[in-house]
Amino acid sequence: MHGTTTERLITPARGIGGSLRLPGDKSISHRYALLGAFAHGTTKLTNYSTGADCANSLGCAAALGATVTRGEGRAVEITGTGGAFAQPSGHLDCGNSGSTIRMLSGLLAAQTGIFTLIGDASLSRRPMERIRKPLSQMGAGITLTEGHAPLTIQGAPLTAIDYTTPVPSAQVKTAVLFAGLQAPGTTTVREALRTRDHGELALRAFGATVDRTADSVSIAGGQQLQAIEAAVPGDISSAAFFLCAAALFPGSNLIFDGLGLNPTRATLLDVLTALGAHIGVLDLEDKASELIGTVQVNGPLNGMTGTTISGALAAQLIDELPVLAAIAPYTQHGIRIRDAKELRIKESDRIALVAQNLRAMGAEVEEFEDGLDVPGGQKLHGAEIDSGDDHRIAMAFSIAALRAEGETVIHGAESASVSFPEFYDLLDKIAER
Ligand SMILES: O=C(O)C1=C[C@@H](OP(=O)(O)O)[C@@H](O)[C@H](O)C1
Ligand SMILES: C=C(OP(=O)(O)O)C(=O)O
Repeated sequence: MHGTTTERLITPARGIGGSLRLPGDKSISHRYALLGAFAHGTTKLTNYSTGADCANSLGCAAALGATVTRGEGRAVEITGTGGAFAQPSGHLDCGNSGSTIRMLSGLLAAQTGIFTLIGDASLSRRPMERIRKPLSQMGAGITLTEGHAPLTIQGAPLTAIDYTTPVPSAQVKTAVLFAGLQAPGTTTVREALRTRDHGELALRAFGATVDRTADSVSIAGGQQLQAIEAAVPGDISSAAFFLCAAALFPGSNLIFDGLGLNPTRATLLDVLTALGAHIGVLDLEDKASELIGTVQVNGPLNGMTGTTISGALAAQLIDELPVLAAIAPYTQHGIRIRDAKELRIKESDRIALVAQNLRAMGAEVEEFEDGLDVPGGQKLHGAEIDSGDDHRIAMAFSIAALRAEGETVIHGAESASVSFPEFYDLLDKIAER
């Protein structure tokens, strides 16, 4: 096992039911925090993500001179620096958060000063060349440590670029747009597969003009950002665990209010529908260009069928693939995942850990460089799960455990708090035992 500290015992459930309103989306919270720190005026957010990752973005914002106040519940106020960050007194600690280190680098690329960004052991293994390359092409001085964090940024006057991302990554796209905001001329980012568009929408919410085509996003440099007031939509990637749990039990009934339903993030709803779950979406509203609504899911009466996830779907579902793979043995025909080699360089090697943990539960699974084949019609038993201190692995196997025979122990269970500290409490609430 990895350097695990807490264990959680998950017992099988008889069904899933209830009604939930989840904390704010992690991707949107990061962007609002970072742009709030950069903008003029005081940004007032409600339903900010409760995860440790988004707290790291706020910590960096404060270290860079923004005033950050956490209010009641999930409220956060950020008084921005008006486009000029202060030199921090120490390193900027991004913890476990790839989003923080990569997107913040885009903002820092044009700032006066030298900034060192560090992270935990997992983040320090993840590739940073993907941001060094475009940001140094724009003129920033960036040094990495053998391709990884710690990374040091010497801000410089930037030039606009036209950049095609070599791998689908919303973090890289957003980092280049954040730098482009500070570069005279027009910066364009092109992507072969469309990734989540929260960066573009957040820039617009803060008052910037952002132009889009089907496969590109452009921003003109020199635009000033103005503070916003916004409620962060509930996190659909957190809801994914419970949506999948509901899909496991015929007749389950689970409702989410205030859930983020941005089309670049809601693909799981289509996949679960294709697998046989009944999903209804109600009360759709547009909040700062982000869609929010009520989602009701009922488990399929005859169980889930099976599917293949590849290409654009794999990119859109990147954070949901571990839980989809973990429930795949319970489908009739299995789930095949391809074009997802990015999973190997997340908080852990998610392909390897999913395969290892499915096998520990008695499942047959075939591992590929860019995915997995998980046959359907399998019965799992409880097991010792190695989360690799990766939040999405800990949560994915807590869901698989609900239909296993016997008890499952999740090692490194506390890693869930990276994105979803309430996960185990809410799981207890909705699992009928
Ligand atoms: O832009 C974002 O908010 C994110 C993009 C994805 O990462 P990549 O950009 O590395 O694909 C995703 O896995 C991560 O959880 C959040
Ligand atoms: C990969 C993830 O996040 P990040 O890249 O921000 O660490 C995730 O939340 O699954």
